[in-house]
Amino acid sequence: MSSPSIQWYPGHIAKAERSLKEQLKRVDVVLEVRDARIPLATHHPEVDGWIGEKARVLVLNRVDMISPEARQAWQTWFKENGQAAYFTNAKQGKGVQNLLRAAQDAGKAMNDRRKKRGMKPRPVRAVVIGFPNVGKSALINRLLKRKVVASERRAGVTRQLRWVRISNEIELLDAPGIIPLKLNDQSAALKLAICDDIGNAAYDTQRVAAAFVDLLLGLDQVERADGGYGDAIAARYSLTLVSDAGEPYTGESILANLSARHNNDLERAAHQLLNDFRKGILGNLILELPPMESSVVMSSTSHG
Ligand SMILES: Nc1nc2c(ncn2[C@@H]2O[C@H](COP(=O)(O)OP(=O)(O)OP(=O)(O)O)[C@@H](O)[C@H]2O)c(=O)[nH]1
Repeated sequence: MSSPSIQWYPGHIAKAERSLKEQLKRVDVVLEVRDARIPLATHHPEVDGWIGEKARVLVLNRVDMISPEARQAWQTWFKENGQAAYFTNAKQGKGVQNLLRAAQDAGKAMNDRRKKRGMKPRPVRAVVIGFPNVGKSALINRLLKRKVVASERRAGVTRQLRWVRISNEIELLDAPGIIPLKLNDQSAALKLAICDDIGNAAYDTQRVAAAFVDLLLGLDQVERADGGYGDAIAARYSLTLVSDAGEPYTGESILANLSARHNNDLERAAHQLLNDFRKGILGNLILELPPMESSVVMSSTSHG
């Protein structure tokens, strides 16, 4: 089976891009939210240019869906690349206070500049950006729940954009922009589809599910020492990963084997696989490893 083709819709993308750029002009700090299972695929290549010199706080959300070892490996990798990564579980509100502090600290430079010019300090303005479904709204709700104070409409700001004051130090733009999906990288698009972080897109679910299994089996080969990610699939569905003749099965054949439980309905089997992964039922499986020579072994069974 060839790699699945993932398609998304330019009209929708162009609109989201315009709105995002407009929002960025008004903020001091950008909270860039990525999916901890795919921290690289959920980084849009153009976003660095758009953010420019503005302060950025990198958030890796869904930390509950990756193992502590994976978290550590990514934290180290980002640190080595000069970036602090804040891990959050927006669903349960974990890591959110650290994030708030980081956003406030990142905006401090703005008030230092104002002070030098003899201007009064003002609250830091932040915006949350990220791919669809990475947890932006959940994060914003968590930030707001801490201290929901009055919200106001600012003069000169487009009507739909609403500033919400979280504390005396920070205001949040209550209009999270969706990072456009202008991606030429089909392997990143595949991971986005598997994680359901791709929004309004069209793809063949069966091919994506088969490619998902292949991806896991491939990760096993490079990284695993104690069992493997494929084991999570084998254990969950009581399947074997090799044929009676000792040949390793591919994602396609594993999907076909699974479909035998569903009257050979491949589509149903594909949905089950993807949904189980997306709900975390298969365990803490990441789809991307830090791009470096690494001896870190990621656990597929421990829950972080
Ligand atoms: N397990 C887990 N689920 C999360 C986390 N954050 C968000 N979710 C869930 O993921 C789903 C999507 O979260 P949203 O906050 O709506 O994501 P979003 O980025 O605002 O999505 P769009 O509005 O489509 O751009 C919801 O079902 C959330 O409950 C997290 O840290 N862990």
